[in-house]
Amino acid sequence: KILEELDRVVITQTGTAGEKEVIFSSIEELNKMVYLHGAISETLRLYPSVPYEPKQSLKDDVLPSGHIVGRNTRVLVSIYSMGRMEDVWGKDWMEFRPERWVANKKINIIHVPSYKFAAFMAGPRSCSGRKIAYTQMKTIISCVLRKYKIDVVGDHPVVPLPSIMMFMRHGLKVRISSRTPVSTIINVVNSILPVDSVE
Ligand code: HEM
Repeated sequence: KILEELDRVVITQTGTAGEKEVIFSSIEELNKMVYLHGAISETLRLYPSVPYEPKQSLKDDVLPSGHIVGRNTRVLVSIYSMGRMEDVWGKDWMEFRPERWVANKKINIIHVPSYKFAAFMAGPRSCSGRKIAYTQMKTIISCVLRKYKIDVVGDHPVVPLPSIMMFMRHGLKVRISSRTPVSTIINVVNSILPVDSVE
């Protein structure tokens, strides 16, 4: 679906070996990548890069829930758990569904308040690099996915490693293959090099 969206929205250049290369000419093109935006947000909902975050009260306070927080008390906000609560995301919270972020016939991104989607935290000290982060992620994912197919190795255990940053306990084993058919590459190389020098 990301590749379909790329083909619809972004100029793609075909290289000498028949490989497709993405060329972004403006930020508006990136903004039109709403399904990709949904896929990134959905990933960050289930696997937030910052899984929990401590906050400390300067003075006595009462949370909206009625809980009393004394002065200098540390409250640990579990961003990871918030992304997985049925009360917050509904019965299908376990499903990876980029569509939950997209509205109006695949045109608009649904605005989700940061107090619900807390991967970048909320309030005046929330992440000031949020927009840059989306721009970088969208650009890199588009360029990589357009050129390469990435398959997670079947039996590889993908387990989060609890830490202030979200890591994978065993890394992520993947198989990477070119989207350009090998025969096309060989034909191009053949036309450049003498045939007997090509394996
Ligand atoms: C997926 C990528 C990113 C995630 C999930 C993320 C998440 C966060 C979180 C959770 C905080 C803590 C906010 C708080 O304590 O309330 C934060 C702070 C911050 N982030 Fe990011 N961030 C990302 C990328 C970036 C990038 C690319 C930049 C810079 C270009 C950036 C710059 C900052 C800065 C400057 C702060 C401190 C803001 C402040 O204390 O006022 N972040 N980020």
